Amino acid sequence: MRLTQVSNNKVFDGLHQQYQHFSSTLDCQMQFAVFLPPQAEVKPVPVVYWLSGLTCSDENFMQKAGALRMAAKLGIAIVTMDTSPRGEGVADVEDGAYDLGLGAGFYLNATQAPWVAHYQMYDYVVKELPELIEAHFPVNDQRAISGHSMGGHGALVIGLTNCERYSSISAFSPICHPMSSPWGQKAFTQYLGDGVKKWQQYDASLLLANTEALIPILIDQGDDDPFLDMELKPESLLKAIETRDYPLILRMQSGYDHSYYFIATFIEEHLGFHAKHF
Ligand SMILES: N[C@@H](CCC(=O)N[C@@H](CSC=O)C(=O)NCC(=O)O)C(=O)O
Repeated sequence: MRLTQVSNNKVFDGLHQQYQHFSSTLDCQMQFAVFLPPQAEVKPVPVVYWLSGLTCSDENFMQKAGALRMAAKLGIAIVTMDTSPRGEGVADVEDGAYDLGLGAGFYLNATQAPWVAHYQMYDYVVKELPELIEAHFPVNDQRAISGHSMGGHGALVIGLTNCERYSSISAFSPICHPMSSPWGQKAFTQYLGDGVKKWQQYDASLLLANTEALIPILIDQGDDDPFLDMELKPESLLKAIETRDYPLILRMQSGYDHSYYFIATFIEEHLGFHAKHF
C-alpha cells in the first residue's frame, strides 16, 4: 500500500508525521497522523488509537491535546485519523449540519444509501488502519483505543466489540447511549436505517451490559459540559454494569466543559492508564 508523506516534524525527541493513502475500505483518499516516540528508534512500541469528535480531522488532537510530551516519556505511539471519508463523490448533507456526513462518520459501517458507498469507518479503524500502521511503522501489537465525544462513542464501541485487539479503552465526554441521544438517533437513522438490531451493535451501553470480557475502561466527563444531559448520558454506562463488578472508572470532573482544554487537562492520566495495561 502506498503512503504519501504530508508532513514530518520532530517533537519531544520523537516524530509527528502525517500521511495520505487510498483506503480500499472507504474507497477514497484518507489522511492520518502518527506520533512516534523516541523509543521507536530502538524497538517496536505500543499504540494508542485516538478517535476524534464531530467536525475533526487527524489534526485536532495532535495540535490541541498536549499529549505528545507524556507519550514520548512513556514510549507510546499515537495514531489519529479523519472522522469520516472525504473527497469528491463522498456523500454529505445539503444543509451544512455538522453532525452528519463529512466529519461525522460515527465510526460505524453504514448500510443505507447514499452513505453505504464510503461510510465504513468501523472497518477502517478496526482493520485497515492498524494493518497499515503495523506494516509501515515500528509498533508492536499492543493497542489501546481512546476518543472524544463521537470519538468516545467510537472508542467504546470498537474496544468493546474487539476486546482481543485492545488492552484498554478510555474516553472523554463520550456519547454513551447513542440510541437515546439526538446526535445518535439522527446518525443511526441515516446510516443504518430503522432496524433496532443494527443500532444495538453500535450502542456502548448495550454492548457493555452484554459483554463478558472485562476490558478496563477510564472515562472523564466534565459536569459543565453543555452536551452532558441530552447527548452523552454517562450514567447509562453505570446502569449497564450495576449488577456486576466491571473495571470501569467514570470520573465526573467539576467545572470542565466539552472542549480540548478539558482533554488537555487529563490526557496524561489517560496515557498512564493505557501504559499500565499494555
Ligand atoms: N460548534 C462546534 C460543534 C462541534 C464540536 O463541538 N465538535 C467537538 C466534538 S463534539 C462531539 O463529537 C470538537 O472536538 N470540535 C473540534 C475542536 O477542535 O474543538 C463546531 O462546529 O466545531
